[in-house]
Amino acid sequence: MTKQSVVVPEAAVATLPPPNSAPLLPPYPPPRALPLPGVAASGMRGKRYLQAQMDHIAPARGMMINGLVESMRASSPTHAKAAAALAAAGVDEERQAWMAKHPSALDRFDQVVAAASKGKQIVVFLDYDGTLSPIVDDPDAAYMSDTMRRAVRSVAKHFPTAIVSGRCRDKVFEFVKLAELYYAGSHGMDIKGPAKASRHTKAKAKRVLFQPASEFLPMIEQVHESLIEKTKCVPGAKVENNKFCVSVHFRCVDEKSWGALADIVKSVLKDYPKLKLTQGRMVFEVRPTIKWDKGKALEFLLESLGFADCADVLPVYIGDDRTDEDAFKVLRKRGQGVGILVSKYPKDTHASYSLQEPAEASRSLLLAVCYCYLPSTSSHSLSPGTTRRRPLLPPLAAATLTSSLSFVMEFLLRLVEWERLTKARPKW
Ligand SMILES: O=P(O)(O)OC[C@H]1O[C@H](O[C@H]2O[C@H](CO)[C@@H](O)[C@H](O)[C@H]2O)[C@H](O)[C@@H](O)[C@@H]1O
Repeated sequence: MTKQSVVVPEAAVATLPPPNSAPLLPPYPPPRALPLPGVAASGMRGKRYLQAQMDHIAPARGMMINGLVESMRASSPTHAKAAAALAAAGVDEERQAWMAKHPSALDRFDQVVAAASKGKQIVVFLDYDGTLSPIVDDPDAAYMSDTMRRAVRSVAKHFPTAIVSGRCRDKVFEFVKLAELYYAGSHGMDIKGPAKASRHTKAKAKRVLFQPASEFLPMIEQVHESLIEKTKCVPGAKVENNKFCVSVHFRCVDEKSWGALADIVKSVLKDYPKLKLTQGRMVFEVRPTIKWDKGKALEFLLESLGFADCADVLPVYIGDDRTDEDAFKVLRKRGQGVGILVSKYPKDTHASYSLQEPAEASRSLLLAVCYCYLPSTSSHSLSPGTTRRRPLLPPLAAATLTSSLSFVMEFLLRLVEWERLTKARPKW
């Protein structure tokens, strides 16, 4: 593993537009079914431009682009499409077979924490988008709920905790806002530890700032500019600068234009052999070719925490995306730790367990658990053997929880409860 801790000055603060001036950027996401730029005004300009882009790149098209578009389709099936596909494929059996291979981390909670019950230190790794925040059209609006923040804060009080995201580290910090965590942004290419040492870290733990791709910064900046310029003709495309990588979002792009967008991205990348293209959920990720990913980031963080080559650690990694597979693979290879995939649908994964969207029938159970009772910090005995308990989440917040994220939260709260009970148990 290359060690190359580099301190890069914080990015300059963006200048705010003067009051009452027009917004610098058009609203995002744009309205659906937006006509191509120029079409309404001049009849064909936008369409011709898009066609020209496609023609220009025509020789580079073919199987590779077709494959890319197929992979774009697979990157985030819509509910309806996925449901239809599953229905056509004899879902129940397939789902059952998949669940047998990747059982629910909640149903098998005891199994998940079994190694920790034998004294191993749990270290928690959490992906951000789709794991802690819901997937939404506008990447700038992927907020984390306060209840989820409280759950993550609770987890971090008990275990060393890291957020591992494809986003720029500063941006993910703005969403999460918890200073006590470790953050690995840009798919692990920008890692920073908390300013204050935590009580969990081992004596041999190191202060962390690690940016193994810093030499790529100017190149990423150039590609970002170029992608912004060249994708302007594709309505709904959004380019996001993630510091050491660039995301090109196609969630709001009409499927008919996906091929054109893929062409554009590939044509830009032709001039940058040191950059590679990977894919996440309805997003292209442009990143340096260095051998660094979320899996390497996980190993680096374990080492920084003082758990290199340690048998007494249990890393728990929760993520929903293709890029999280690198971390799941590392856990499998080490034969140590637990990978948990957040997914509504069966999909190929190296994770051992899964967390899924609750069926309607299980919602009441879920609410009951989210309104779970944990020993109060100021608990006092009511009578011998009983403790006053307080709800960890207010009932209203618990009632607003939906989707697979509530299962993530439930899992996190169970971890906290398990740790508290384990610690409270008398040691003979
Ligand atoms: O590793 P992650 O924290 O999961 O980051 C991966 C990408 O997440 C974001 O995009 C995804 O979430 C968006 C907001 O919900 C959604 O609009 C998009 O379709 C998803 O791909 C983020 O914007 C990307 O930069 C990250 O690379």
